[in-house]
Amino acid sequence: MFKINMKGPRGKSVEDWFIECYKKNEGHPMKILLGLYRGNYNKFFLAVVFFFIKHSPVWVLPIITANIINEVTVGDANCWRNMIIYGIIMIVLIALNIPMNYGYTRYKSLATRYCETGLRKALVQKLQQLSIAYHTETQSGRLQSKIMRDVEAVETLSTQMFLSILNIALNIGIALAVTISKSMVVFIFFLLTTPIAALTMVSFRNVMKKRNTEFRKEMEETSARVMEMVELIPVTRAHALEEEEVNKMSGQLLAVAEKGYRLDVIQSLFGSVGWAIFQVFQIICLIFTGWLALGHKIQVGDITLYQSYFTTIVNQVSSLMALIPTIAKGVESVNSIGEVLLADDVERNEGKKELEKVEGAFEFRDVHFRYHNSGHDVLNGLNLKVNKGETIALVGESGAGKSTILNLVIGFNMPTGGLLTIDGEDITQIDLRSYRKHLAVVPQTSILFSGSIRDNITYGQENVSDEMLRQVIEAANLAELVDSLPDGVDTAVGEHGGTLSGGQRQRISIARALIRNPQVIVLDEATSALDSISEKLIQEAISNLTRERTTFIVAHRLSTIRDADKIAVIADGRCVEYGTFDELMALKGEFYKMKMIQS
Ligand SMILES: Nc1ncnc2c1ncn2[C@@H]1O[C@H](COP(=O)(O)OP(=O)(O)OP(=O)(O)O)[C@@H](O)[C@H]1O
Repeated sequence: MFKINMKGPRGKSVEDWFIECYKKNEGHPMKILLGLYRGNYNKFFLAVVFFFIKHSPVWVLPIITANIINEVTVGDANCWRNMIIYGIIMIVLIALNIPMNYGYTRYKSLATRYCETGLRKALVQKLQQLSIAYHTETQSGRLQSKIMRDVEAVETLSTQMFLSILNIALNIGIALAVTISKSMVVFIFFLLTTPIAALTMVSFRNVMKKRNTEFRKEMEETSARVMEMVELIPVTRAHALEEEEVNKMSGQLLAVAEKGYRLDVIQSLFGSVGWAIFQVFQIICLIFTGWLALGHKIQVGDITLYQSYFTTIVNQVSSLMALIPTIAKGVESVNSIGEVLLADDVERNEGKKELEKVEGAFEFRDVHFRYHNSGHDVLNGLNLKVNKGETIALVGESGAGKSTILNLVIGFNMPTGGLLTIDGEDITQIDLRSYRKHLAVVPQTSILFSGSIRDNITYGQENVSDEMLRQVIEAANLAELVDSLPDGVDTAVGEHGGTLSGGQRQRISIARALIRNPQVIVLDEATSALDSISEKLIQEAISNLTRERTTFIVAHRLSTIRDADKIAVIADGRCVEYGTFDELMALKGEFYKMKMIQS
């Protein structure tokens, strides 16, 4: 039965414990690995015990076979009785294999799944804490690979470290111990020939590994190309380039086939050569032990015993060597996960002032901001005052710094100079989570997830009544759409809201903001042109949303901000003009010029 305890040691949550373990053992992957399993060593111990019993027929059978042959050849009087006892012993051991295998798998899996889940939980928690700047700079594909592939590699490493190596050591140890107890000469023979046999086999495996890697890389390239091809299908179709795409893919598929063929040939060649070499060593062992038996230095039956143990030892030594790349990969993955768990770019809210209520008055006083990877300030002494409940539209050329201002208002970035206050409080001194409870963001590109319209609108809000939801749907001009759908508000929107139009997605984003009943709204207007009906529906939804709430809106179409209380023209990271629509038009300055160009 699956019952996994996901608590870390010392009463900590597993996520916190894992992050602490990484910090404490930074730079020592093996110590980190040991730390992650703290509290679970007993499971590995039990797994090893079960494994030992499960595997016992492998080393008991050669002893029994040798004994039977010895007794038969010598003509022992108790031969029959002993054979029955040996048979019973073997049957018991074989029968034990099934429960022992269950026990082994159970304890091994409970331990490794604990570590695997704990690492993924720790990564997920950390990703939620890391700053937006971190996420902007880090490719999401890399993070996904850390959560899925690297954690899997750590799981494999754990199994290899804690179980395979123990098992190998145990097998070799038993084979050598039995050999030493029976014949010192054969033991010395093993010591001299095993490394040569194992190394010869490993060197063949290495050549094969190279071909394998070439094939794998070609497969990865193919899968990347297939992904790209599928994503490009609408563009390809629109430009009638289907044939070219098919030809391009055919070339790639042929390259895979060629690499695959070369791998097959090499694999079979080296497989047979490796096998032949191994057999030669076995024959050497057989002749050597046969010669010893002829000289009565060992018994006849012992020949089969040594033969089996020699095979076991050579196989185990070469498995041990084959583990090296897996271990190296696992260690690399422990480090790769550490890059995220040890990252320090997190938002710190602890001990800062919590805001119970937000009125929505903002002031930028000589605010400067510079991205850490940039050589110059993007905001250069911005001064701006926004009163409670006002709508302020930010306009300006592309790259002027409008989105940067919105990110400061959300608290994604902090000023690098000057002061930004919310209701008179310095933004750097407040608990941003408490502030953001009163904030809603409508981004330029609506971000929907695969779920129903209801799920997307009520995201993160509990106990939303149907009545409340209906009001919001109406205010966001979604009622007609929702009523026309077979499942109404419970209709699934597909991945990223793929079954909806751009305008419909935007209105769902607006409804999501409305349902939070926020005091502050940050709205980055979509740049894509919409037809006039869609535009009107959105404008109405926006004015329902922004009524009596402090709103920062980045407007790309100047016609849409006629009703804004104030307009700030941003240029070179400063506010260069400020006033109402009519005031700025009368001024005949930057805003007037922009308006003239757009009209
Ligand atoms: N993460 C970043 N790292 C470094 N520089 C950045 C980053 N984000 C934006 N910038 C730079 O900051 C400047 C202002 O960008 P911002 O996105 O605020 O402009 P914007 O006025 O919103 O432009 P647009 O209207 O095109 O969206 C630009 O020069 C941009 O290249």
